[in-house]
Amino acid sequence: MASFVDRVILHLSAGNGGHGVASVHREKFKPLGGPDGGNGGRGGNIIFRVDPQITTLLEYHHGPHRTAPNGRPGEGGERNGAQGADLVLAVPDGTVLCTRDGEVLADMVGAGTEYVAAQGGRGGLGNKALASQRRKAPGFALKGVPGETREVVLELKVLADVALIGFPSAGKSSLVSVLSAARPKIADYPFTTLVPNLGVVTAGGERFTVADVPGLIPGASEGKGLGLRFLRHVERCHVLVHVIDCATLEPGRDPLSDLDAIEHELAEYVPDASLGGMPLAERVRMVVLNKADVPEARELAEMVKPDLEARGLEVHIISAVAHTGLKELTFALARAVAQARAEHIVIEPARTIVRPKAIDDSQFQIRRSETDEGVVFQVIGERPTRWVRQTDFANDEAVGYLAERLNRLGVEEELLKAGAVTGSTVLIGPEDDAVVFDWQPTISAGAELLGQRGTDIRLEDRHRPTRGEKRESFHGKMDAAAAARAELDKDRRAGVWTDPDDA
Ligand SMILES: Nc1nc2c(ncn2[C@@H]2O[C@H](COP(=O)(O)OP(=O)(O)OP(=O)(O)O)[C@@H](O)[C@H]2O)c(=O)[nH]1
Ligand SMILES: [Mg+2]
Repeated sequence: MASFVDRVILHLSAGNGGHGVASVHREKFKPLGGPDGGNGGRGGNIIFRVDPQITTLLEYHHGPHRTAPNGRPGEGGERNGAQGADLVLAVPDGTVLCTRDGEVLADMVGAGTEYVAAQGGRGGLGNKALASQRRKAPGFALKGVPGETREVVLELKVLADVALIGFPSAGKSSLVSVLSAARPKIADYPFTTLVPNLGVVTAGGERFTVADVPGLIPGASEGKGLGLRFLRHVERCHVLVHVIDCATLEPGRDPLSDLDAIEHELAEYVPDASLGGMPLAERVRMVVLNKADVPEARELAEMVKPDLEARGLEVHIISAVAHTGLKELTFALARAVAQARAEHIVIEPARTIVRPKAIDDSQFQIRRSETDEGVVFQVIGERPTRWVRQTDFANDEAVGYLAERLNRLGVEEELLKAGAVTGSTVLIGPEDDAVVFDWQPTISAGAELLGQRGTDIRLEDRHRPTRGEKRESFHGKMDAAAAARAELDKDRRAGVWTDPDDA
């Protein structure tokens, strides 16, 4: 089967932040110029926006990789790098954005609705911005953070007032083409329609849209034929119209059993609850008996009409080809739409969907796990992860700055509490993209209490600490850590320690 453009997986890469720069002001006869390195610019975000002019996801089908521009690096002379421009991706009204696991990220309804799907990386601070009372001339700058990369699934659910449903080749596309100005592909083979065609109809003072949904077959609700993809489209239509082929020569098919078969599929289909979907079985119904230009078909249609009406269904006998019965049908549809609209709130205002932050991003967690290579401590948190990415590990001063930041957040203290010792393996960041450290506590006041720095590991076996000694050593570490923290807190209160990158 050919390509489907109603569901596309997009690979997004937001722009990387530009690197900050370390530079020293130079001027003749002024040797101590001071730091003047500018900040890097933020990388471009990737934003989805509803554009009513767009009706298909075709463009994304042909170009599933989208990248936003990077921020520019900072320069000397306090020049900040330019930000990467945001990349705005236009999507049709009614597009649902989900993860690969089917979790709905955003339901894009209403022109102008926006969703920031991938955030550009922060630009790194230059040494000018990093200068403080304590560190007057930093010889390093922060690196730009890589932009977010993400996979997003786009699903287009048609937002139409009326959905035409029925077996393949029942004449659904033909009907849309005669009711509206839409010119869908019509052919005498099943599954001609792969993507819904939308037509706008004006009748009885009512203007409404009619969607021609691809053909349904028994088992569709379990994914048979082109199955669920098609039922998905029906989800957002208020009035369902059964288009029944009265001229089919296929054995075992007749208008009543066709209707029952389709109804069965509708009943089996579970609408997406997260979208506030109402069961399909509760929608307004109408029946169109088509192909009445064929004499046998008209005869059959006249015969089954009373049966259908006895079920409480409104029935119209038409011919899409000979254009008979269309006027009555159009006005009946207008009435049904008006009624459905009165019952539902259909107009949803444009809005911006703000992605909720995963966890309290000012905090961090420490996870201790036993692996084949020994005990591993993992530091999980937005800030520690970012800080590590911002660090130029080739620059000792930059590494020292990272240690200070981590220390200030209390990472060292928590690592000690969790049982980490000098040389422990510490991971910072998410599992798939973590930086590994051989931990060296930097708390200077506690260094001698930690005891292990500079000792020969071979000597250690000679004396195994008793439980009491261990406890004492632990308390010692805790005291040292607390003392170091108090020191840092004092600094912070004095304004020495405000992290210049804390936005
Ligand atoms: N005689 C007759 N043929 C019709 C009528 N309406 C549609 N057809 C024919 O039926 C065939 C299928 O029509 P389509 O409109 O493509 O059917 P469909 O329901 O959209 O089919 P799928 O897209 O495959 O689900 C075409 O050959 C049409 O010319 C009608 O009123 N009378
Ligand atoms: Mg069709």
